[in-house]
Amino acid sequence: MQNTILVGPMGAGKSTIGRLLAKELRIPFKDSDKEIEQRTGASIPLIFDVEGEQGFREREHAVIADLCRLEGLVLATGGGAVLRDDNRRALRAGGRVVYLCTSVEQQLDRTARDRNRPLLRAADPEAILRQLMAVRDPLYRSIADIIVETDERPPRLVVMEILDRLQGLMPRESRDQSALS
Ligand SMILES: Nc1ncnc2c1ncn2[C@@H]1O[C@H](COP(=O)(O)OP(=O)(O)OP(=O)(O)O)[C@@H](O)[C@H]1O
Ligand SMILES: O=C(O)C1=C[C@@H](O)[C@@H](O)[C@H](O)C1
Ligand SMILES: [Mg+2]
Repeated sequence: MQNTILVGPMGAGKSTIGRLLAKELRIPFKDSDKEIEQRTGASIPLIFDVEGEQGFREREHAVIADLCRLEGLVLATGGGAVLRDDNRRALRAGGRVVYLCTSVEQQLDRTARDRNRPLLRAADPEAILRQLMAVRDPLYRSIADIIVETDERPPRLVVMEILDRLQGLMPRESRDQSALS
């Protein structure tokens, strides 16, 4: 069975929706951020403090490569996992990719209470989220099989839409063919 891989920015709900989706499909759930923390034995903020973003991205790359080789799971990725092109290739080859599309306003709301996102420790998290979105939105789109809107929609509804849309999805080769003809 193919993996279902969730991509999108911080606060899109990848971890929340991934867990619910896996439960619904009765398959295992993996979260690349959690896997990095488990392998390292340290929290993400501590990894950023000690090794910088570069060190974190190396660890993230190793985890993404390994998880994408598994089968039959729902995989939630970190918001910046799409930055490296080798990661994008691994994610695309690793399963069907769902982009959880979310406005910066909702991201701000959903991340406000949390202290575990080092990139948002800056004075102006809104400006940071906008900058990240400008760079990353095209990258999320470039690997997505489906794009699902999450603004003002409860997680359960998002899960139902993902299930519906994945069910109706043609295999990639057929989609590529029909785009050409
Ligand atoms: N559709 C939604 N509607 C309302 N709240 C949501 C929705 N999806 C997620 N949330 C809430 O937003 C917060 C962030 O969600 P979550 O941690 O799943 O995001 P994420 O995409 O995994 O972020 P990150 O990239 O930082 O890991 C959580 O408190 C979650 O309960
Ligand atoms: O958007 C990002 O670059 C990040 C998102 C989180 O999921 C974590 O992977 C980490 O905080 C970095
Ligand atoms: Mg997450």
